[in-house]
Amino acid sequence: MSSNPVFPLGKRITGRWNKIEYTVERGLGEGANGKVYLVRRGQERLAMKVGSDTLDLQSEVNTLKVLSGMEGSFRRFLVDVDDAEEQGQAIPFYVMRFVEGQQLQKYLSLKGSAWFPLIGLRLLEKLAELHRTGYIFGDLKKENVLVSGYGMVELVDFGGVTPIGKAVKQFTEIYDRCYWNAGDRSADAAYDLFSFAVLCIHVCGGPKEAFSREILPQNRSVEELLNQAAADPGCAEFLPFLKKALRGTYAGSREALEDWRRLVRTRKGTQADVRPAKDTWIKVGFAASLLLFAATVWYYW
Ligand SMILES: Nc1ncnc2c1ncn2[C@@H]1O[C@H](COP(=O)(O)OP(=O)(O)OP(=O)(O)O)[C@@H](O)[C@H]1O
Repeated sequence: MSSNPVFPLGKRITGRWNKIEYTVERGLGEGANGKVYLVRRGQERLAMKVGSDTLDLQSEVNTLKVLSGMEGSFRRFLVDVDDAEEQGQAIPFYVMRFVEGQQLQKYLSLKGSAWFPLIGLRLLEKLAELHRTGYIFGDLKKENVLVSGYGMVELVDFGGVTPIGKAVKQFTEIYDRCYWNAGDRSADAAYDLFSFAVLCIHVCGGPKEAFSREILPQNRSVEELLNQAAADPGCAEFLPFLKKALRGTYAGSREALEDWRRLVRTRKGTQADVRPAKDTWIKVGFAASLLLFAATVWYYW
């Protein structure tokens, strides 16, 4: 990993070529390929990714340019590409839309795991949208899923996005089909669905042994993943879906999405679990009408 420069809060960065000025507000996250900052351009809040590995950053920019030019939710995602100058050195960066929200695991720990079926649905919708355009996401993992409001989902980190049929170059081992001896790394919808299934097992229920220790290559298999899922009651309702996604038997993401949608619809208690606000409003409404009644009685007495 190459070392990324650290920009302090309030730092002003002016692009060498496009001359646009940004002010750093705070760090948003850091990974192997760069550091991401929340920046301001005038009144607009944007996200700036800075990395010293020009090749990696360039490949992300190329993908983002393609997605930004297409219709759909990734349209105009990429905002600017430039270099900053630090002590005579050029530091490449690109600027993209700022995605509000919390990382998936944090969102679930704050709001409760009952939100996961809805989040999974929105995530599958995003993947299906990407697949329709001829790309897969490639590096799907919990850190790359940001959730806001009532389970609204956005994907970040487009370093793994790959045209269907090409080899996936950026991936994370435990989400990778090849790591689990379940297929190759050629980009197809099933590759993302596999990672989606691993993500489900990872975030539902309690911590899983398979993700916290080094597993010998000969022990990595779909069956091992399914055993982990079967042993956790938090995963039980997803098992039929997980079997198909891990074994690669879905014809495509639309079929997987329909299956998941059925699962969400038939789920017991979904409405009550996911929409506490509705109950709260009924209670508030009832209390308000009691108060109004009491006030009316008092006035006419
Ligand atoms: N557009 C954005 N809006 C808000 N936050 C973002 C945005 N892009 C990235 N982040 C945050 O920054 C973190 C790191 O960004 P990113 O995943 O792109 O870095 P990376 O170096 O490619 O990471 P990795 O090593 O996981 O591949 C993300 O997990 C996310 O929390």
